[in-house]
Amino acid sequence: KKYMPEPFKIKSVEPLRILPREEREKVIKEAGYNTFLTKSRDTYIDLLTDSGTNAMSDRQWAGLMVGDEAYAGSENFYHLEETVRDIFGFKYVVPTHQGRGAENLISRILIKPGTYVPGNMYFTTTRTHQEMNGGTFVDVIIDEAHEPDRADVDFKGNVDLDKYEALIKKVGADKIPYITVGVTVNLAGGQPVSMQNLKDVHALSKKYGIRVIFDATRCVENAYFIKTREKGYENKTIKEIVREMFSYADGCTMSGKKDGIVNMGGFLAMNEEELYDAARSLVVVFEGMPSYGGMSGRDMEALAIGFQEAMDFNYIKHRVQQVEYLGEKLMEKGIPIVKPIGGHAVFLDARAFLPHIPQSQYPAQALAAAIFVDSGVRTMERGNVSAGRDKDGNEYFPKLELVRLTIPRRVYTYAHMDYVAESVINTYEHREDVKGLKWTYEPPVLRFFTGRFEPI
Ligand SMILES: CC1=C(O)/C(=C\N=C(/Cc2ccccc2)C(=O)O)C(COP(=O)(O)O)=CN1
Repeated sequence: KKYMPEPFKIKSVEPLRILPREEREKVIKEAGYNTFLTKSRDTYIDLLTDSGTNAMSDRQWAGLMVGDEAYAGSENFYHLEETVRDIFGFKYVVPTHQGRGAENLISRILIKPGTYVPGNMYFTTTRTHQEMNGGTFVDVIIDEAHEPDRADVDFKGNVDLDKYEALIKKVGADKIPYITVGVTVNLAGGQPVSMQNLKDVHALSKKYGIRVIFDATRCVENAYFIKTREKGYENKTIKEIVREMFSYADGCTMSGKKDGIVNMGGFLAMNEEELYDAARSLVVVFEGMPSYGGMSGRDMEALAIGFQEAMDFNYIKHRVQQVEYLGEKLMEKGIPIVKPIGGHAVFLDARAFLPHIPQSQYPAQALAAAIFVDSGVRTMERGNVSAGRDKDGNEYFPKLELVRLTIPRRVYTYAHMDYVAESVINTYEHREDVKGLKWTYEPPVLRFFTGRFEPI
């Protein structure tokens, strides 16, 4: 199988070092077996996240030089605004410092206590903002999304229209301020939503007068999967597909730190004027003027350029195929991963990888720590620890107990992927040596960021 060679050449490098194994063992112990608490300097290949860790292009770096740092009406804001209008088609844009900034605004504006927000699987920060404003998140993703090994399902991110309509009938459309549709669905394994499903969700939502808000964080990857997997889109450009996708939404929250290919930035975009007015006044409280929203002028410029570059088919083909390359190397060795392989990461099925560790002893957390010790490759737990506890303090014990190998955009080469694969395979061959974990410190909120563990 041919994999797209890197459509870029390297102009500057950040030298990396590989600690000796005994050093790595010390590092993970001091970090309480939590990769979030390890240091970048102790990490060889950093697959913790693709958020904000992407490599900007020379044009983006040049864009920093034309940062218009005016407090009001920055030139770069107008460049970002016209770029969002051109690519996504929304009338209004409110910049925010990152995705959470946009989630905070829209949750505070639209979610009232006692309302329900359906969505295709939860995301940690999105659900937290919904719950903090008195809303209840309701998962309406198709059942298959919760099964790790479903290579036969091309669009695992799809909304189950029956689940969605059943919720509407149960609680009433007036109790649903909007449905949030993640394109792609991060915690299902970077799984896309089909154009047909976006169309159907929009139609059903309009039938009941419910807004559709996309979580647009990895929307370019979603467009790539529509182009390569959905009938009728093979000859459309990425830009045409993105534009059509967003024609089925009333607005979106965007973390620019992923498909926007920048290190910091985001926005809230919408078509409704009154939503825009509410966002413009609230943004002043949390992010700053509506024309900079927690971003410097130079960052808005880099974000505008980043989205323009993301529309290039060779860029996104390489990006997704590099993830596929790593996933297929692991599949060849029978290592259990989420299938189909997602757009931004390979997700290890830690439950199948470590069947001797019960979910109450956090197998995904233990596996991420074991891989770090084996190779200095840093990954992220996306399982029982990340799912946290419900209002009654019970753990969710999600069906998906995963370790995410998240590939930053334009940062690593295929040779790095070979090294990562070798480490995962080696850890798999010695998997019975991996021990379960117990808390030594469990934080009350978003416990995965700062929680600490020790082996049982
Ligand atoms: C689908 C989706 C995301 O993936 C996302 C951020 N992802 C992140 C960053 C992250 C956030 C929270 C816990 C662990 C890691 C990722 O590592 O995957 C945000 C928030 O955006 P933000 O980070 O810019 O505030 C909104 N939606």
